[in-house]
Amino acid sequence: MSFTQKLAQAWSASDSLLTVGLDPDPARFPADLKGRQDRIFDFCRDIVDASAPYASAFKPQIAYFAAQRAEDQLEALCAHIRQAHPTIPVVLDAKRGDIGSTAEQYAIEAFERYQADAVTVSPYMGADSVEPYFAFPDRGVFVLCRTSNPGGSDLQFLETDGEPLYLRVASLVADKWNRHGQCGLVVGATFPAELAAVRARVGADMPLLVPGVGAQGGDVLATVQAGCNAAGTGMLINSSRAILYASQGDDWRDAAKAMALQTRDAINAARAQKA
Ligand SMILES: O=c1ccn([C@@H]2O[C@H](COP(=O)(O)O)[C@@H](O)[C@H]2O)c(=O)[nH]1
Repeated sequence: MSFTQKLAQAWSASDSLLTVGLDPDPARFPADLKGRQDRIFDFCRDIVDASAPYASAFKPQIAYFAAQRAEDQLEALCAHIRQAHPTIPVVLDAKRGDIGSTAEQYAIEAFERYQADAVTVSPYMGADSVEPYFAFPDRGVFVLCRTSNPGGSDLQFLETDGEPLYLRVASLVADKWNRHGQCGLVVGATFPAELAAVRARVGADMPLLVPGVGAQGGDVLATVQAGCNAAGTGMLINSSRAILYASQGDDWRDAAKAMALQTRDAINAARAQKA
Protein backbone atom coordinates (compact mmCIF):
# COMPACT_ATOMS: atom_id res chain seq x y z
CA MET A 1 0.00 0.00 0.00
CA SER A 2 1.33 3.46 -0.86
CA PHE A 3 1.83 6.20 1.72
CA THR A 4 -1.03 8.18 0.21
CA GLN A 5 -3.43 5.24 0.54
CA LYS A 6 -2.27 4.49 4.09
CA LEU A 7 -2.76 8.13 5.06
CA ALA A 8 -6.26 8.30 3.52
CA GLN A 9 -7.25 5.15 5.41
CA ALA A 10 -5.80 6.52 8.66
CA TRP A 11 -7.73 9.80 8.29
CA SER A 12 -10.93 7.87 7.72
CA ALA A 13 -10.49 5.12 10.33
CA SER A 14 -9.44 7.50 13.11
CA ASP A 15 -11.71 10.40 12.10
CA SER A 16 -8.70 12.53 12.99
CA LEU A 17 -6.29 14.88 11.23
CA LEU A 18 -4.00 15.01 14.27
CA THR A 19 -0.34 14.16 13.85
CA VAL A 20 1.39 13.60 17.18
CA GLY A 21 4.92 14.98 17.07
CA LEU A 22 7.63 13.05 18.91
CA ASP A 23 10.30 15.53 20.04
CA PRO A 24 11.76 13.87 23.15
CA ASP A 25 13.73 16.30 25.33
CA PRO A 26 15.15 14.53 28.42
CA ALA A 27 15.36 17.87 30.26
CA ARG A 28 11.55 17.95 30.21
CA PHE A 29 10.96 14.29 31.07
CA PRO A 30 8.88 13.31 34.11
CA ALA A 31 10.80 12.27 37.20
CA ASP A 32 9.82 8.61 36.99
CA LEU A 33 11.93 8.19 33.82
CA LYS A 34 15.13 9.60 35.29
CA GLY A 35 18.08 7.18 35.19
CA ARG A 36 16.46 4.72 32.81
CA GLN A 37 18.86 3.69 30.06
CA ASP A 38 16.29 3.68 27.24
CA ARG A 39 14.20 6.51 28.61
CA ILE A 40 13.79 8.23 25.23
CA PHE A 41 12.23 5.08 23.80
CA ASP A 42 10.18 4.46 26.94
CA PHE A 43 8.83 8.02 26.96
CA CYS A 44 7.92 8.05 23.26
CA ARG A 45 6.42 4.55 23.33
CA ASP A 46 4.08 5.50 26.17
CA ILE A 47 3.12 8.77 24.43
CA VAL A 48 2.44 6.83 21.21
CA ASP A 49 0.31 4.23 22.97
CA ALA A 50 -1.63 6.87 24.92
CA SER A 51 -2.34 9.11 21.92
CA ALA A 52 -2.79 6.49 19.19
CA PRO A 53 -6.63 6.41 19.44
CA TYR A 54 -6.71 10.09 18.40
CA ALA A 55 -3.86 10.20 15.88
CA SER A 56 -3.70 9.65 12.13
CA ALA A 57 0.10 10.00 11.98
CA PHE A 58 3.19 10.18 14.17
CA LYS A 59 6.07 12.54 13.40
CA PRO A 60 9.37 11.81 15.14
CA GLN A 61 11.84 14.69 14.75
CA ILE A 62 15.22 13.05 14.16
CA ALA A 63 17.34 15.79 15.77
CA TYR A 64 15.95 15.02 19.23
CA PHE A 65 17.17 11.43 18.92
CA ALA A 66 20.50 12.14 17.21
CA ALA A 67 21.44 14.84 19.74
CA GLN A 68 21.13 12.24 22.51
CA ARG A 69 22.97 9.52 20.53
CA ALA A 70 19.63 7.70 20.54
CA GLU A 71 19.15 6.72 16.90
CA ASP A 72 18.83 3.09 18.04
CA GLN A 73 15.88 4.16 20.21
CA LEU A 74 14.31 5.89 17.20
CA GLU A 75 14.67 2.64 15.23
CA ALA A 76 13.02 0.75 18.09
CA LEU A 77 10.26 3.36 18.29
CA CYS A 78 9.48 3.14 14.57
CA ALA A 79 9.40 -0.67 14.90
CA HIS A 80 7.04 -0.36 17.88
CA ILE A 81 4.64 1.89 15.92
CA ARG A 82 4.67 -0.55 12.97
CA GLN A 83 3.95 -3.48 15.27
CA ALA A 84 1.45 -1.94 17.73
CA HIS A 85 -0.24 0.65 15.48
CA PRO A 86 0.29 -0.65 11.93
CA THR A 87 -2.39 1.56 10.36
CA ILE A 88 -0.83 4.82 11.55
CA PRO A 89 1.84 6.24 9.22
CA VAL A 90 5.20 7.51 10.48
CA VAL A 91 6.51 10.77 9.00
CA LEU A 92 10.21 11.14 9.76
CA ASP A 93 10.92 14.85 10.20
CA ALA A 94 14.50 15.10 8.95
CA LYS A 95 14.39 18.14 6.60
CA ARG A 96 17.28 16.73 4.59
CA GLY A 97 18.79 18.41 1.53
CA ASP A 98 22.08 17.58 -0.20
CA ILE A 99 23.61 16.60 -3.53
CA GLY A 100 22.17 13.49 -5.16
CA SER A 101 24.80 10.97 -4.03
CA THR A 102 24.41 12.04 -0.40
CA ALA A 103 20.63 12.30 -0.71
CA GLU A 104 20.64 8.62 -1.74
CA GLN A 105 22.06 7.81 1.69
CA TYR A 106 19.50 10.02 3.44
CA ALA A 107 16.71 8.24 1.55
CA ILE A 108 18.09 4.85 2.62
CA GLU A 109 18.31 6.11 6.20
CA ALA A 110 14.67 7.26 6.23
CA PHE A 111 13.04 4.47 4.24
CA GLU A 112 15.22 1.41 4.97
CA ARG A 113 16.84 2.02 8.36
CA TYR A 114 13.79 3.64 10.01
CA GLN A 115 11.23 2.27 7.50
CA ALA A 116 9.39 5.58 7.67
CA ASP A 117 6.26 5.96 5.57
CA ALA A 118 7.26 9.52 4.66
CA VAL A 119 10.06 12.03 5.19
CA THR A 120 10.47 15.81 5.18
CA VAL A 121 13.01 17.36 2.78
CA SER A 122 14.27 20.81 1.85
CA PRO A 123 13.74 21.98 -1.76
CA TYR A 124 16.63 24.45 -1.61
CA MET A 125 19.15 22.34 -3.57
CA GLY A 126 16.71 21.54 -6.36
CA ALA A 127 15.49 18.55 -8.34
CA ASP A 128 18.56 16.29 -8.19
CA SER A 129 18.65 16.65 -4.39
CA VAL A 130 15.13 15.20 -4.01
CA GLU A 131 15.21 12.65 -6.86
CA PRO A 132 16.66 9.81 -4.69
CA TYR A 133 13.57 9.91 -2.46
CA PHE A 134 11.35 9.40 -5.51
CA ALA A 135 13.09 6.07 -6.12
CA PHE A 136 10.84 4.88 -3.27
CA PRO A 137 7.49 5.57 -5.00
CA ASP A 138 5.37 4.01 -2.25
CA ARG A 139 6.71 6.47 0.34
CA GLY A 140 5.72 10.08 0.98
CA VAL A 141 7.98 13.11 0.54
CA PHE A 142 6.98 16.35 2.26
CA VAL A 143 8.80 19.36 0.85
CA LEU A 144 9.32 22.47 3.00
CA CYS A 145 7.19 25.25 1.50
CA ARG A 146 6.03 27.93 3.95
CA THR A 147 7.48 26.99 7.32
CA SER A 148 5.91 27.93 10.66
CA ASN A 149 8.82 29.95 12.06
CA PRO A 150 9.01 33.76 11.74
CA GLY A 151 12.41 33.57 10.00
CA GLY A 152 10.89 31.48 7.23
CA SER A 153 9.80 34.77 5.66
CA ASP A 154 13.44 35.79 5.09
CA LEU A 155 13.65 33.61 1.97
CA GLN A 156 10.21 32.11 1.41
CA PHE A 157 8.61 35.53 0.86
CA LEU A 158 11.19 36.73 -1.68
CA GLU A 159 9.49 37.70 -4.94
CA THR A 160 10.45 35.61 -7.95
CA ASP A 161 8.76 36.47 -11.26
CA GLY A 162 6.07 38.37 -9.39
CA GLU A 163 5.20 35.80 -6.76
CA PRO A 164 6.67 34.66 -3.45
CA LEU A 165 9.18 31.84 -3.49
CA TYR A 166 7.00 29.54 -1.36
CA LEU A 167 4.33 29.54 -4.09
CA ARG A 168 6.97 28.76 -6.71
CA VAL A 169 7.98 25.79 -4.55
CA ALA A 170 4.33 24.70 -4.31
CA SER A 171 3.97 24.84 -8.12
CA LEU A 172 7.27 23.07 -8.73
CA VAL A 173 6.30 20.20 -6.44
CA ALA A 174 2.72 19.91 -7.77
CA ASP A 175 3.59 20.24 -11.47
CA LYS A 176 7.01 18.58 -11.76
CA TRP A 177 8.14 16.60 -8.73
CA ASN A 178 4.88 14.77 -7.97
CA ARG A 179 5.13 12.25 -10.85
CA HIS A 180 4.30 9.31 -8.56
CA GLY A 181 1.63 11.17 -6.55
CA GLN A 182 3.78 10.82 -3.44
CA CYS A 183 4.56 14.47 -2.60
CA GLY A 184 3.21 16.73 0.07
CA LEU A 185 4.16 20.17 1.36
CA VAL A 186 5.05 21.55 4.79
CA VAL A 187 3.06 24.70 5.56
CA GLY A 188 2.88 26.27 9.02
CA ALA A 189 -0.38 26.73 10.91
CA THR A 190 1.01 30.10 11.99
CA PHE A 191 0.36 31.47 8.49
CA PRO A 192 -3.25 30.61 7.53
CA ALA A 193 -3.41 33.05 4.61
CA GLU A 194 -0.38 31.39 3.01
CA LEU A 195 -1.83 27.97 3.83
CA ALA A 196 -4.97 28.92 1.87
CA ALA A 197 -2.84 30.18 -1.02
CA VAL A 198 -0.89 26.90 -1.12
CA ARG A 199 -4.09 24.82 -1.03
CA ALA A 200 -5.52 26.89 -3.89
CA ARG A 201 -2.31 26.45 -5.87
CA VAL A 202 -1.85 22.66 -5.49
CA GLY A 203 -5.48 21.50 -5.54
CA ALA A 204 -7.44 19.23 -3.22
CA ASP A 205 -5.38 16.05 -3.24
CA MET A 206 -1.92 17.03 -2.08
CA PRO A 207 -1.43 16.36 1.65
CA LEU A 208 -0.16 19.28 3.68
CA LEU A 209 1.90 18.67 6.82
CA VAL A 210 0.95 21.56 9.09
CA PRO A 211 2.99 22.15 12.25
CA GLY A 212 2.37 25.16 14.47
CA VAL A 213 -0.76 24.51 16.53
CA GLY A 214 -0.20 23.99 20.26
CA ALA A 215 3.10 25.39 21.51
CA GLN A 216 3.56 27.76 18.55
CA GLY A 217 0.07 29.22 18.98
CA GLY A 218 -1.42 28.55 15.53
CA ASP A 219 -5.20 28.87 15.40
CA VAL A 220 -6.97 25.54 14.79
CA LEU A 221 -10.13 27.00 13.23
CA ALA A 222 -8.17 29.26 10.85
CA THR A 223 -5.91 26.33 9.95
CA VAL A 224 -8.80 24.03 9.09
CA GLN A 225 -10.65 26.75 7.16
CA ALA A 226 -7.52 27.48 5.14
CA GLY A 227 -6.12 24.03 4.47
CA CYS A 228 -8.79 21.34 4.49
CA ASN A 229 -10.10 20.10 1.16
CA ALA A 230 -13.78 19.58 0.33
CA ALA A 231 -13.68 16.10 1.88
CA GLY A 232 -12.62 17.67 5.19
CA THR A 233 -9.18 16.04 5.01
CA GLY A 234 -5.90 16.84 3.23
CA MET A 235 -3.91 17.89 6.29
CA LEU A 236 -1.63 16.36 8.90
CA ILE A 237 -2.00 18.89 11.70
CA ASN A 238 0.96 18.40 14.00
CA SER A 239 1.28 19.15 17.69
CA SER A 240 4.39 18.06 19.59
CA ARG A 241 5.33 19.80 22.87
CA ALA A 242 1.76 20.64 23.92
CA ILE A 243 0.97 16.91 23.97
CA LEU A 244 4.34 15.51 25.08
CA TYR A 245 4.71 17.81 28.07
CA ALA A 246 1.06 18.31 29.02
CA SER A 247 2.19 17.25 32.50
CA GLN A 248 5.54 16.42 34.04
CA GLY A 249 3.88 14.81 37.04
CA ASP A 250 3.01 11.15 37.57
CA ASP A 251 -0.08 11.66 35.39
CA TRP A 252 1.96 12.47 32.26
CA ARG A 253 0.57 9.63 30.19
CA ASP A 254 -3.05 10.50 30.99
CA ALA A 255 -2.36 14.20 30.45
CA ALA A 256 -0.82 13.54 27.02
CA LYS A 257 -3.79 11.36 26.12
CA ALA A 258 -6.24 14.07 27.22
CA MET A 259 -4.38 16.74 25.25
CA ALA A 260 -4.34 14.58 22.13
CA LEU A 261 -8.09 14.02 22.51
CA GLN A 262 -8.69 17.74 23.10
CA THR A 263 -6.64 18.68 20.02
CA ARG A 264 -8.34 16.05 17.84
CA ASP A 265 -11.74 17.31 19.02
CA ALA A 266 -10.85 20.97 18.38
CA ILE A 267 -9.78 20.06 14.85
CA ASN A 268 -12.96 18.05 14.29
CA ALA A 269 -15.16 20.88 15.62
CA ALA A 270 -13.48 23.17 13.09
CA ARG A 271 -14.00 20.60 10.32
CA ALA A 272 -17.71 20.42 11.22
CA GLN A 273 -17.95 24.22 11.14
CA LYS A 274 -16.31 24.35 7.72
CA ALA A 275 -18.55 21.65 6.21
O1 LIG B 1 7.72 24.66 9.52
C1 LIG B 1 7.95 23.80 10.36
C2 LIG B 1 8.42 22.54 10.03
C3 LIG B 1 8.61 21.62 11.02
N1 LIG B 1 8.35 21.91 12.33
C4 LIG B 1 8.54 20.84 13.32
O2 LIG B 1 7.25 20.52 13.87
C5 LIG B 1 7.35 20.33 15.27
C6 LIG B 1 6.55 21.39 15.99
O3 LIG B 1 6.62 21.21 17.38
P1 LIG B 1 5.66 21.98 18.42
O4 LIG B 1 6.18 21.55 19.76
O5 LIG B 1 4.25 21.52 18.17
O6 LIG B 1 5.82 23.43 18.18
C7 LIG B 1 8.85 20.34 15.59
O7 LIG B 1 9.32 19.01 15.49
C8 LIG B 1 9.44 21.18 14.50
O8 LIG B 1 10.78 20.80 14.21
C9 LIG B 1 7.88 23.14 12.64
O9 LIG B 1 7.62 23.46 13.83
N2 LIG B 1 7.69 24.06 11.65
